[in-house]
Amino acid sequence: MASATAPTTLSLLKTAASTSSSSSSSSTTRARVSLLPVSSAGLRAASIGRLGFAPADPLFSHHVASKIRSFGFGKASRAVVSMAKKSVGDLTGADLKGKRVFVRADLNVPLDDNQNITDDTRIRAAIPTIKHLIQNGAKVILSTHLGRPKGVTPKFSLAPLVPRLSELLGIQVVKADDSIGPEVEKLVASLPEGGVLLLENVRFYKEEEKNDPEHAKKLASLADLYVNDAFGTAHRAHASTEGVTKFLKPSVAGFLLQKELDYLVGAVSNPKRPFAAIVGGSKVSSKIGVIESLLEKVDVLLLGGGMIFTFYKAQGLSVGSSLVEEDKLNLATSLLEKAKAKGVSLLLPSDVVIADKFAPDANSKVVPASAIPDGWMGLDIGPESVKTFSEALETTKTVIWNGPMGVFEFDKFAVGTEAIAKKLAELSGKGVTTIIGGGDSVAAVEKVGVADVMSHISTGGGASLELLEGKELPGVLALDEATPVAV
Ligand SMILES: Nc1ncnc2c1ncn2[C@@H]1O[C@H](COP(=O)(O)OP(=O)(O)OP(=O)(O)O)[C@@H](O)[C@H]1O
Ligand SMILES: O=C(O)[C@H](O)COP(=O)(O)O
Repeated sequence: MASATAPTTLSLLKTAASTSSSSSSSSTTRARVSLLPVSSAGLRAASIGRLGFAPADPLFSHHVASKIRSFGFGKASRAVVSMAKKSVGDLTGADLKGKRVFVRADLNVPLDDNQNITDDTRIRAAIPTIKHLIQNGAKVILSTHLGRPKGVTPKFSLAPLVPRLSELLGIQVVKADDSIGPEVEKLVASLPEGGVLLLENVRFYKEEEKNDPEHAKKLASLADLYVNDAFGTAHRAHASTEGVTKFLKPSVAGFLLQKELDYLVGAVSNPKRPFAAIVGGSKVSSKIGVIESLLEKVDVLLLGGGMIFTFYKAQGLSVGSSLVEEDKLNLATSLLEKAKAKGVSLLLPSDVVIADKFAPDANSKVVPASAIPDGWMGLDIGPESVKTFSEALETTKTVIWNGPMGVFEFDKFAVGTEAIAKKLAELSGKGVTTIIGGGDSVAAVEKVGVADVMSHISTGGGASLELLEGKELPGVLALDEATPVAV
């Protein structure tokens, strides 16, 4: 019964992609973007060339920051302008020289048992904003969390970050042993123009995550103005990401934060078409919001990872002992129906790599998606699916990827994920905008060694997911709006 059902299931899922609205949507956007005020030079450079927008594109960064509330293009351009966020690039040298600037970054990097940084991506990503500030004579008070400490925890001290930060900035960064209090105040007072003081882990105080207003006031009292560049933590309303903005004016976005918004909101809301999304990962329940949101925008949706078995089961296929969320079967069916109704070409893998146990040394074989025997579990997409997915991506102009295609941590089941990473690298080389949504997909892309060729690799896991779901990020909403320009 299962094998007889498979072709029907798959052909049902391959509904024709509708791209008819694409040209009108992009021309509308160009007209609208040209109404917006000129903004930060750094972001202009980031947008041009990589996203390949039209001549008015230098203005895009302002625009997309505003889209955080209004995912989609239904609102009047005047409203769009009024919600744009102010950028650090909008501040002049006079605004910065000699000023104490509180910079919230996300330097939550992985450390090994010897406290060595194993991936410095987030530190490198924070450098442009800090350099811009020190080059303009500001005194930078740098703040971040590391891990999820409960109170003061030596293994979560920021001391291991100082050498790499100093090396990348070309100056000796001073570290405080606390994030508030008289000792910190003394260090701030002795900070020279162009100097950087790294505060100790902000999460050593429970008041940070509680967004305690008194605590936020203490942090804010250290500085004259605020820059939020912590995209990875922008989905948290904490004292150093949200609370401080009530006490520091101006409160503006850093270059990294805006670049993330440019891609994850801008390129996704206003994509060059055809626009494809690849969604994987373990469970459909953790990606419902993303899938539903993307179904409103994409022409092609490719699903992989553990979540596909819930879709298969919902279609009456046997899935062996693969991961299935029994309580999400109806949801899977309704997502498939929604895709069909919207004319989105939704593809599920036609073959899978199955294993006799969840282990790196499991026995494995490739079977049609409709023929998973009892006692076996699907841990990767199969070669036929890789081919079909690659073909479906061939003509796209924008691709966003969130979540691995299989258990990529085990080499034997990393083939599908790595093949997709390589395909995206190839497309990127041909000018396709490729956006990797954070977390495990980024790890997979890095493992294959193709991170550098992608258009954008997000530094935020949870934050990028929430943004793709169309949620508001409190760390962004709290920032000052750009000066509106009459339209
Ligand atoms: N077929 C599968 N069966 C079980 N687990 C799977 C399967 N395919 C992928 N996974 C697991 O899913 C996990 C990632 O799922 P998760 O939903 O957390 O994605 P994610 O971390 O949100 O992805 P990203 O961070 O890229 O957005 C990986 O650890 C991977 O091993
Ligand atoms: O690693 C992350 O996703 C960010 O640094 C946020 O960390 P959190 O999930 O502990 O808030």
